[in-house]
Formats: sequence, structure tokens, C-alpha cells
Amino acid sequence: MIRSSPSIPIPRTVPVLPLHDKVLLPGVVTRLQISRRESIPLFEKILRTYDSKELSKCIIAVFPVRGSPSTSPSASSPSSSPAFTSTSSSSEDDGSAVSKAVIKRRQGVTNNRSQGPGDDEDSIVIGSSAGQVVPMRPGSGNSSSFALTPAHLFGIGCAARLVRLERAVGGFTVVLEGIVRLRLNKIIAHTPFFEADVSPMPDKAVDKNDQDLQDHIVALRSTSKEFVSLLQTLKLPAPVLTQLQKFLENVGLIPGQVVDLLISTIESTLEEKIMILDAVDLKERIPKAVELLTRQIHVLKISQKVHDNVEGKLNKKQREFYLRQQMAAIKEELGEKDAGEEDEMTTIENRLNAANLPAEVQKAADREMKRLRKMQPASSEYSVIRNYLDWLGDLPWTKSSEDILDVEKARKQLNDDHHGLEKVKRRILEYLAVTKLQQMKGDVKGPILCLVGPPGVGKTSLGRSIATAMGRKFHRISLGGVWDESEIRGHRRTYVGALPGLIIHGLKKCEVNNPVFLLDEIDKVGSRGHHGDPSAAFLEVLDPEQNNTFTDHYLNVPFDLSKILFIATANSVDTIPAPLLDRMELITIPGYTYAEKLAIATNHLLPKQIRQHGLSEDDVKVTQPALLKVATGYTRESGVRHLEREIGSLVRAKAVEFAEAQERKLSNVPVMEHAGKEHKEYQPLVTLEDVEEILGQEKYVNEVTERTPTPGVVTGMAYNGVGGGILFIEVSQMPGKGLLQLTGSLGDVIKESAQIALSWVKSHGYEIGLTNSRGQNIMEKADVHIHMPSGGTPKDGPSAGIAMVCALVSMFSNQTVPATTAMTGEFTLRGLVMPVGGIKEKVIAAHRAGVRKIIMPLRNQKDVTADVPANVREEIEFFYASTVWEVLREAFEGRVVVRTGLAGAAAGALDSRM
Ligand SMILES: Nc1ncnc2c1ncn2[C@@H]1O[C@H](COP(=O)(O)OP(=O)(O)OP(=O)(O)O)[C@@H](O)[C@H]1O
Repeated sequence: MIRSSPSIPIPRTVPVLPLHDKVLLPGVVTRLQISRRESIPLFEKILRTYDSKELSKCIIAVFPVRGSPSTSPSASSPSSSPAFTSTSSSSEDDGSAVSKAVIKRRQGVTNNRSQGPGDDEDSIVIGSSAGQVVPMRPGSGNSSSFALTPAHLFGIGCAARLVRLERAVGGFTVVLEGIVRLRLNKIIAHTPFFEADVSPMPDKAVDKNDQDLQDHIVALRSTSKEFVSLLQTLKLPAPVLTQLQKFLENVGLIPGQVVDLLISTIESTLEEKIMILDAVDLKERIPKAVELLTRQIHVLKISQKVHDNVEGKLNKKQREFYLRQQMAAIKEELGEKDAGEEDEMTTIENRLNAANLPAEVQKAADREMKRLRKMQPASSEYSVIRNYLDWLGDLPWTKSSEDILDVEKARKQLNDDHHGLEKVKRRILEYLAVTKLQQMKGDVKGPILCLVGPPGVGKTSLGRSIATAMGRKFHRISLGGVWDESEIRGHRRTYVGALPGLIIHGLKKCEVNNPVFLLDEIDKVGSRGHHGDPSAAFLEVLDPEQNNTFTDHYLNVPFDLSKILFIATANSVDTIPAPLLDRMELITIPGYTYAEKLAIATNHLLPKQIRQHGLSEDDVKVTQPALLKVATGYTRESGVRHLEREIGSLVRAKAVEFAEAQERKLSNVPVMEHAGKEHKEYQPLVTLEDVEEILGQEKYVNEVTERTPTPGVVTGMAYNGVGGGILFIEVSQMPGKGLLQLTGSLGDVIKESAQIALSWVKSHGYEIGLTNSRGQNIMEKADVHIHMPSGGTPKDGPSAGIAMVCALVSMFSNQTVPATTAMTGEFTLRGLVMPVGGIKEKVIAAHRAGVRKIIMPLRNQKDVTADVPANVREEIEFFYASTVWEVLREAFEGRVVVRTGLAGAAAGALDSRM
């Protein structure tokens, strides 16, 4: 509140309130918290003496205190607020040294100085009538042990009227109104509180003829007007402003009061305020005040300018950043934070700004930033949030690489990198062409490709070629053995050490949001792990309708995966869950024939290995028969990975020879004498004979062609997801009671096939010519044992049915089936031959193994014509059967007596039911 000081009579003796770190000026109302021991008795007494209505009659003298050892600025009353406050509040607990210059002048007026032993500068007695020297206790270090003496009181103070007095925790709350300046003549009582003899020093009336004074008043008027108009921009309450303006109209009459009031509102130090209190003469006070006001106006103008800049030119985020910088500077000044820490914040913020986050993500980032700012950097939560923000900042939310959708270029790339695979390449090019058209329309929602085939047939390298052809980044995610959903989707942040999943990790690594992701071995993803089903996570990732809002558990904000080109690979589709399979377009890559392997080795693997070993194509040349031998004698696989490894060994051996030859050349040692050994000149050519010398003995012999036909042994054909192969079925009988024994790591289905085969043979023993009469049991006194070698490899499925029938008939009839004749086909109890899968792989593998005649179900004929390469078909004789009678006739080439009349009737009856 602003009040003009009324003319109130001031008693000559008044109680004293020592004021620490604060100055009360006439005309100003202030609120104080009283908690010092020295002041409490005064207010206790006032409360006892005056009732509340008479309180305003109580006059006390308020003198600033100097020399208090506690010189730290008051935390509860910061004097830095530029805002205008007519009623200020302060704790008088805090002490501060007052300006020595002012004090010294005052000392000359009222104090006697006593320089006794042990006295220091502060041991001053105010007023000789006090009659005593009160030395300050040496070493009194804190405010609680600070013993106030009259010597600490400043010589000029202010008479004050009590406006309000209330008890508060630990003392009192008082509101005082300054009335008039006072001079401290002497202290006349010390306990329980100081009482002093004082003389009021009211401002002299303004002498209109005093030109000096009038000039000062003119300066004061214009400065104070400018000051008040600036205050208006700070949005002070309107009533306060009008009151202030009215008050200023009287500046010509009461310039002293105007000065006192304005000075108490502006930013000024304690020393400056004491200077104003001390300036009793108006001609001294007004210029000082004008100086302080002018300074304040400057400060206000600058902050106004900064404010306008911040408001006008910067957007919301920049303004926040700017203000935060200011705050950082203030905090640093106050010693509350170190500069390095703020730097870290700025770094994170800059990174987030650079990441161009989508609105929803930005919101999450802002929220976490806010939390981070309030945290201690040493806390564990701090690093968790910091990590999270790092992830947000590192992800390519909007960064894409430019696509090259040039079908011709892609065709060239695929042809350069891969031999053959015509169908696969055609399908990939179709896919790229469609993607290109879709992209033109701005709608990219192609199917997910899944390359299915045995290991080493080039699925991964096809994926890489697609990425290169499109100019996209390539990332391979190996899914073999992924059992937890969280490996794909990440862990929630509530877990200690939580991290995002494989998809988000891949994106961070690629640094763009449209890479090619190769999901390798998607068929090996474990379903139903302990912690959620990982294949279920893929349902979302691979669904073009849903994956634009894929939410990783760790990030907890959606990331748009729709720009990623997903290509999956699998060895077999059997273990891929149906819903996942449904989302993918399958492209099957069968195993290679030897002719294809030879071409791949010649055109790709050999040149690649030569390059990798630092040689040139002229340094190593391998003949075609030698390469074929490496493929047939040292590898047994559908793909070419082992072949590449063996070729690598071959090239390495040649590299050593080559290096030695180079060394000899450099040291000029004659070829024959080097190191005492005999050396031939380096030969780049590797021939058929050299292969065994370099790679050692052949690992695989052609099992089929090397075998002599044996009764009870038949060649079957297998396909187990990682490629085709041949397998042998061995049957023997021994004395017993008609039991069947099965070995060779067989599954339930294959075991049942064996039982069906045995039952059929037993029931048709007479027709096949194994028994002489219909009722005779061929196993009356015998047990039968069926074994399939490679006991370590699990086998299952119904496709060995007809091979088992032939093996049993062969054993019972003692007739052989040629080893180069292989067969596959499911067999029913009624003698029907049912179609089976994996024909292409089985035929190619059998061809590799040396099989030259294949018996298979009639209904598989179309697979042979459509899928089996022509060169393989040409070298194999196919026989298609629909009943087991036909199989037996073809397998034994007429050597088994089939009672044709009966068998033919049975076969005809069966045929009509098919
Ligand atoms: N048709 C081909 N032409 C040229 N190189 C080929 C061909 N097929 C495979 N390769 C080469 O064979 C090697 C193995 O291929 P890759 O790693 O792509 O097999 P994969 O099918 O992905 O196997 P896996 O299923 O075990 O991951 C690679 O070096 C690849 O370049």
C-alpha cells in the first residue's frame, strides 16, 4: 500500500527495532517476520500494553544493523525482483554489512570511538550517555551467536507505526509503516530491548526559489514518469498504477516522499538504500534517486527488448530453448548446477530437434525431457530416461533413402550376382515393378516375399541383391532361436536394462526408415515361448495394413514400418504358423543340380574366392572336371555353401604356392634349389588329379552306383525341409513269433507306414507268390526288422510307403531291386499309391546320387514336368504308378511272381474306386 506520511507526533524516547539486511523508508509499508531473541521482548511488551485498536498509536524506531557476521543475502527476501511492490516482506533474521563509507560519516556525528585493548572496529559505543563499552564477542561466527550491541545500530533510522501485529511460529509477524527519518541520539535502555533517545528529521518544505532544488525536481518528475510508464508494460494491477500516478502528481510538493517510495520499489542494494535513508537533505537525496531510477529504467528497457524478441521472432520451441539457456546461466551464477550438465541437456535437445519427430513422439519426448530436467544426474532413473531419449533421437523417423526403381538395372544386378534361378528372378522383378507403380500412386503396400529353400541356395544373397538394385540399405535379422516376443518388440521400460527389439535396433543401425529387412529363417522362430509368442509379433510387423503403427514396448510410441521392404527366408514352410504364412508370398528355390553347381562355381564362386584371396583370375584356373569332382566328391548338399568353402580351400592352397613362387623370384634363387627342396615352377591350372592332392581323399562316394543290389534293401527318396536326398530301407528276418521291429530314428507316421506295408505283404503273400496257399502266414515263425540307416537323422512322413513294401517283398522273395532304382509314394492298406511332396528336391537329389530310374505316384507326374530341370529329366527314367502292383512289377522288373489273374482283378477293383 502507498501512503503519504501523516504528521504524527514522535515521542522523544522510543523502543528500537534493529533491522537486519533491510531498510525502512518513510511512507513505505512493510511486513516483517520477527524471530530474533533481541526483538521478541519488544513485541511481547507491545502486545501486553496495547489492545488491538490502539496498536496504531505505538511508535517504534527502526534502525538498520551493521556488522552482523551473517552476510549472506537473504533467501527469503530476494531484492532482485524488478516488479513494483508497495508492501514488501522480509525476515529480519538475516544480517549484512552496511556501506562502510556511509557508516564512517555517521560515526562522526553520533559515536564515540573507544580503542581499548581487545576492541575491534565494531566495538563502538553509540551515544556517550550509554556510558559503557560493549565489545563484540570475537569469533562470533553465525547469526545465532551474534550478540547485538548498540554499536551495531546505524545512526539514522525511521520512525514506524505498527499497522498489524500477530503471533507467528517462533515469533511475530508485524506490518510497519515508515513515518519520518530519525536520528539516534543515544541508547538509554538495553534490556529487555533497546530504547533510544531520538530526534525526527522531517523533509524540509520545498523552497520554490531554490533553483537547484527545482532543477532536481524537474529531473525527478520526468524520470519517475518514464519509470511508471515502463511499469505499465509489466502488467501491474491497475489500481496500484493509478494510485502511483496520482501520487506522482505531487512530486513538486513532496519530492522527498516520492523518492523514498520509488527507491523502496526498485532493484537496489542495501548500501544504496542506506544511502537514500542517510540523505536527509533533498538536494542530496533527489539526484541520487534519479541516478538509481535511470539505471532501473535501463534494466527494464533491456528486459522488455529481450522479451519482445523472444515473443515475436521465435517459435514456441526456440523460445523455450532461449529461456532455458537464460535459466541455465542464472543457475550457473547461483552455483546450483554445473555447466557440463546443462550442455548434456542441450545436446539431447538438439538431437531430438534434428530427428524431426512426429507430433505424438514429440509429445512423449517433451514429457520425458521435463522429467529429466528435474532429476539428479546421478540417479538411476536419470540414465534410464536419458537412454530412452537417445533412442528417440537416434531413430530415422522421417529419414528415407531415395529408391532406384529401375527394373532393367535390377535385372542386371540379379543376373550378375546369381546364376540360374530364372523363375525366382522373374518374380522378384515383377515385385519391384509393382512397387514402382504403387509408389507413383503414393500407395506402397506390396506383399511380403518369403524365399523358401534349403541352406546355401542363395536366399540371403538374393535379398542383398534386391537391396543393391533398389539402392536401399540392407539389414539381416537372424531369427533362428528367437523365443521371446520381447526380442522382437522390446522390453517395457519398467524392466531393468530394458531395450528395444530387433526391428527398432535394425532401424537405428540403418539410419533410414526404408531399408530392406531380411528376416532370416523365419521358420525357426519359436512359437509359444515363455514370454509371449514371437510369431504373433510378426503378424503385426508383416501386415501392411497394421505395420504403420508398430509399437515397440520400449519406445511405447508408434513407428511407421510401412516403408521397409521385408523379405523373409525359410528352409521349410511346415513350421511357419498359418496366419504368418498367409501374409507372405512364397518363392521356392529348389536345390541345384550338378550342372547348375558347376556353372555357379565357374562363374561366381571361383572368381569370388580368387578375389578374396588377393589373386587374379589368371593366377588360378580350375578345369571343369576338377570343379565337378569338388562338387560330387567333397560336398553333399542342395545349396553351394560347402562347395564355396571347398573351392576356398583349393584357392588358398594355390595362393600359398603362388606366394612361395613370388618369394623365390624376388630372392633370385634357382627354381630347383630353394631351401634345399625341389620346386616346380608355379602352375595356375588345377586339374582333376590335383584336387585329391589338395583337398585330401574324396569324402563322398556315389552311394547308389557303388552298391551291389541286395535282397531286402531298397533305395528310397527323402525330403526334410533342408533339401532332398536318398535313403536306404533295409529289411531282415529272424526266427521269432511274427513281431515287427523298427529302428533308425523313425517318427510315428513312418512307423505306421511300416506296419501298413507289413500287413499288406502278409495279406497278399499268396498273390505275390511268397506263399503256396492263401491261409499261410509268412511270419509264422519269424520276426521282421526294418531299419533305415543314418540312425542319427530323424525321419518321418508317409512317403517311404511303397519303398517299404518293395523292401519286404524283396526280402521274403529273395529278389533284388537295382540300387539305381529309387522310389517315393504313400501307400494305403488297400494298395493305392498316393501323391507326396518335395518331388523336385527329391528328384534332383536322387539324380545327384546316381539314381537312373524313379518310381513315383501317378498324381505327381505334373510336378516332374513342371519343376524338374530338363537335363535331369533326360537322364532319368520315370515310372508313374497308381497301385502297388504296378510298383512291384516295375521295381522287380518282372522277377517277382505276381499271380496276375488275382492281382489284376484286385487292381482293377481298386482302380475303379480311386
Ligand atoms: N544361384 C547362385 N548364383 C551365384 N551364387 C550363389 C547362388 N546361390 C547361392 N550362391 C552363393 O552361395 C553362398 C551361400 O548363399 P546364401 O548365404 O545366400 O544362402 P542361403 O540360402 O541364404 O542359406 P541359409 O538358408 O543357410 O541362410 C553365397 O555366397 C551366394 O552368393
